[in-house]
Amino acid sequence: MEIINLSTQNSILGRFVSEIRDVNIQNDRLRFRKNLERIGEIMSYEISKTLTFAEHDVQTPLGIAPSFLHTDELVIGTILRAGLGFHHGFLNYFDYAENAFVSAYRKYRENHQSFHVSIEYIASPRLDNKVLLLTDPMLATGESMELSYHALLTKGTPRHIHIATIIASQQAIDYCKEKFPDANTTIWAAAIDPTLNAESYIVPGLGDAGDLAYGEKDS
Ligand SMILES: O=P(O)(O)OC[C@H]1O[C@H](OP(=O)(O)OP(=O)(O)O)[C@H](O)[C@@H]1O
Ligand SMILES: O=c1cc[nH]c(=O)[nH]1
Ligand SMILES: [Mg+2]
Repeated sequence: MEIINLSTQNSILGRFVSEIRDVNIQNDRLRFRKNLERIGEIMSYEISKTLTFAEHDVQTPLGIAPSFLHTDELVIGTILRAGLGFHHGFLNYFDYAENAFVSAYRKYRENHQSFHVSIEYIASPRLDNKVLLLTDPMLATGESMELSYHALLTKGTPRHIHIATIIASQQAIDYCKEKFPDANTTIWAAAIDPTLNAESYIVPGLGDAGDLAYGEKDS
């Protein structure tokens, strides 16, 4: 399985990631959501370089221009709710893609130290032989991603899976390596952070992405 950590190269991506982490900036929800979207756009561009392309000549007013267009059928799959802005960024670039949504969230027990991931809703097209971009800004334990993937597999088997995340923990990367098919999975992360705290939040991470984007929810 290929793991691509985009933070190993300096680019404008670093500014957007820094803003969503920064306690002095991240509480501006409009900017936070916009930054998730901008990061989705940059990742789309990076992922697009791995797709299959075919030549397609275009008639301009003055002649024929050879162009190369990707031929893969794409499905952008997103885990509610923190994934919504990120999803929009992917859809801005892959505007012909189909879309899938899974509601997976960490349901905490009384002590707030342990949780189980609850999946209650899935809306997806058929996935057979398509390229699935499975997007979620946070990959902490990796459990939401794994369960969402298994829920999506009821809709068919994709040819390739790109797991796209903004901040992953090293633990989640190791977990996904174990749980996802090795040969046809690629993980893209804008940053890989070293640890999780007792409540399984990524450290240093950014806090709760869903709450920062949409406000706190009643538990
Ligand atoms: O890797 P994991 O340990 O499963 O954690 C990651 C999940 O946590 C966040 O969602 P959350 O459950 O907070 O739901 P929300 O989007 O409604 O805030 C995030 O968007 C991931 O889906
Ligand atoms: O650090 C984390 C872990 C899970 N979900 C988040 O939003 N942040
Ligand atoms: Mg959350």
